[in-house]
Amino acid sequence: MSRPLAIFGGTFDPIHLGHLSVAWEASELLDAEVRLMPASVPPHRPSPLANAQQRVAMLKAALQKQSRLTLDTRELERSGPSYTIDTLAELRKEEGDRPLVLLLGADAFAGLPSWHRWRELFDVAHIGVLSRPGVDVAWSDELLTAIGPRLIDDASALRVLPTGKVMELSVTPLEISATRVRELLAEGRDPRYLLPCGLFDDPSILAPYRKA
Ligand SMILES: Nc1ncnc2c1ncn2[C@@H]1O[C@H](COP(=O)(O)OP(=O)(O)OP(=O)(O)O)[C@@H](O)[C@H]1O
Ligand SMILES: O=C(O)c1ccc[n+]([C@@H]2O[C@H](COP(=O)([O-])O)[C@@H](O)[C@H]2O)c1
Repeated sequence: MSRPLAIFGGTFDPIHLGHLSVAWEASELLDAEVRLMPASVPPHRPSPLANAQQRVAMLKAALQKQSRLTLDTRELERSGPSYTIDTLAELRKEEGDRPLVLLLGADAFAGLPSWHRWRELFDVAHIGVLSRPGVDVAWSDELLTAIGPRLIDDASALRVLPTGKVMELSVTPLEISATRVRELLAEGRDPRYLLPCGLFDDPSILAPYRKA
């Protein structure tokens, strides 16, 4: 039995306290190493306002002074869209039989049937679904049928098996989104307590979101 590796991918445009809090709690609930993985070209949304280098700078600033959450920039080093199946297949080769857990907010999970080769995700990883308030999270029949036999409510299975299970992780709900943070910054406001304090150490770090 080995400690699971959990991957929390996102655009992180910018990283906010909602991301950090749910990733931290997932790490505790699963006793897992959690890697935050910024997407290079997100497959299903417009390009981020901050470029890859700026988003990495924000992630590094956010992840200071702790070691439970780490940064994995592999998707930024690949060209083309950041398909999760490709990333997880690569990690599976590196990690052997170690349990892998793909962490997704409930909204991202609801969109899973539109993902590239989505049914193959269950062959390479478990999925941990993180509660997220304030988003429309109806799960389609197609998704429910696919996950029905995979749903578990005890995290110990995620440590014994390498792949294939789905578990809802009950994390503290925080209604924070990067969209809201971008709106506030564009209005010239200061969303100081929605963002990790490390983002305020360097005044230029939030420049991509402020109006000139
Ligand atoms: N407050 C939150 N609670 C739980 N999960 C979250 C929260 N914010 C983001 N997530 C999850 O984090 C992952 C990456 O999300 P992303 O970087 O797109 O942030 P976002 O806040 O949803 O951004 P945007 O508002 O730009 O869409 C997704 O799985 C998303 O569901
Ligand atoms: O692989 C796909 O087809 C796919 C489609 C949509 C999103 N994703 C991944 O899901 C994660 C969250 O995406 P987002 O857009 O909510 O930031 C991020 O790692 C994306 O690369 C992946």
